[in-house]
Amino acid sequence: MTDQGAKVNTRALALDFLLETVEKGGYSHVVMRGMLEKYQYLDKKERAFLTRLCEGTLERMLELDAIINRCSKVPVKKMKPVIRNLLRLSVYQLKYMDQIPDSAVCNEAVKMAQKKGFYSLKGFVNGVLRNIARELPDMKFEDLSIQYSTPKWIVDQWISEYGEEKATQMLADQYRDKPTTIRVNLSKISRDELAARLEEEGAQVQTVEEADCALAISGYDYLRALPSFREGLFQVQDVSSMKAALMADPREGDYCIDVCAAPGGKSLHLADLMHGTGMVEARDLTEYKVGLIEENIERTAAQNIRAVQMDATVLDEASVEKADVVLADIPCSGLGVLSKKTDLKYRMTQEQQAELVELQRKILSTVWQYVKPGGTLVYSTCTVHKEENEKNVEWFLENCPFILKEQIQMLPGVDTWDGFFIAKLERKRND
Ligand SMILES: C[S@@+](CC[C@H](N)C(=O)[O-])C[C@H]1O[C@@H](n2cnc3c(N)ncnc32)[C@H](O)[C@@H]1O
Repeated sequence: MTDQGAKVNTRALALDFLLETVEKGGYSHVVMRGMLEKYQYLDKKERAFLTRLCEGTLERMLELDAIINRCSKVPVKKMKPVIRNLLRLSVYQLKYMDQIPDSAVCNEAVKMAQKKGFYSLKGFVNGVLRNIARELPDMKFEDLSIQYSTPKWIVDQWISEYGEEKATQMLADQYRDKPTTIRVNLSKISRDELAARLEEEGAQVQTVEEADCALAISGYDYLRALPSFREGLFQVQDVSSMKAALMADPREGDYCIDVCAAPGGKSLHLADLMHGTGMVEARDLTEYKVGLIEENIERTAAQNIRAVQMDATVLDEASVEKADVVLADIPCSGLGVLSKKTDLKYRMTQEQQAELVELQRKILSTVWQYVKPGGTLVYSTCTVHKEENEKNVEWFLENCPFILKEQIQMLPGVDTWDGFFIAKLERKRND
């Protein structure tokens, strides 16, 4: 029988996904992409089940472990990797997938334990899961870190920076369903025209009031299956992130440098705002990243943008005082977009955050020099961590000849869109 003819066990695939990510350290989006490509022939419903089971189990992992630990004599940490991940994905189904009967979850898990060669642990798996199924309705956890399955250091940092009420809203936001938002390439098509095109192509479309270039879309299968995407009429982008180029507000004919540009979302937005005039130089560190920018330039056929490989920590003498606008949308801890990056919360550490602050300051202290006197520097991150945001701006203003024009911190769950920070700075005319 061919691979395609065989019935694929989606729960077995989900177990493989967890072993690859949680146990072997693979990036969840990479492992998921590989799996969906390999099993392209799964129908839409099976793909949706698989994606939800994998991502749901991963994003709720700390809570699932706490549930298992309450009902098992062997702690999760001491279990064999196959068994602990099998239990995790089974408990996820018991707690979060109401449409699957508890008995089916337990039976499937027992069969899978046996199939994976753990015949002697069948009874253990069955016993633990049946205990959990019984006790789950009354099980409660006070600890926010467990309730929202988010490492304690992040919970503590958010409470200390924003207070418990906002921190709780931010934690809960990870689990809120959000539409995909897109930025209309207004140089090519109006928002109303694109909305009509997308509806013809089978997507559901809603207008986003907050930005006149934004739409929210749902109900489509693949992005690349939409002709309007292939024609470069829009870019997937969160509304918060659209505000960076809007705040930079380039004029026609400006020269803009985006020092950390891949995959090019904000650079293309700058180019669009200049209606094909001027030039955006979209830089990034590696050839691979520059390739991603080039792909997007090609798809949108924008003429006033070029991609260049360059390290933002090294001064480019030729650019000194050449740019009207410099955009520094730099590497950060990403804690404003946890809902989009399932495993980031388990990977990020406070040590890495501190290293990132150093890198951010190194980049800022280099690239400000490209701004012409009177020109604009926009600094942005997709995190909510104050050291990387407001504190960096304070440090910058103490050390570099700029005036702060405007600064916003958007918080996930408190504001409508992704967590994002943007500061607009103007270079003094006489340093
Ligand atoms: C937040 S992402 C940029 C997202 C992009 N602005 C957009 O809107 O599509 C940060 C980027 O910084 C790049 N980067 C990291 N270190 C860099 C360096 N030393 N020089 C230039 N780019 C760097 C990363 O490769 C990554 O693509």
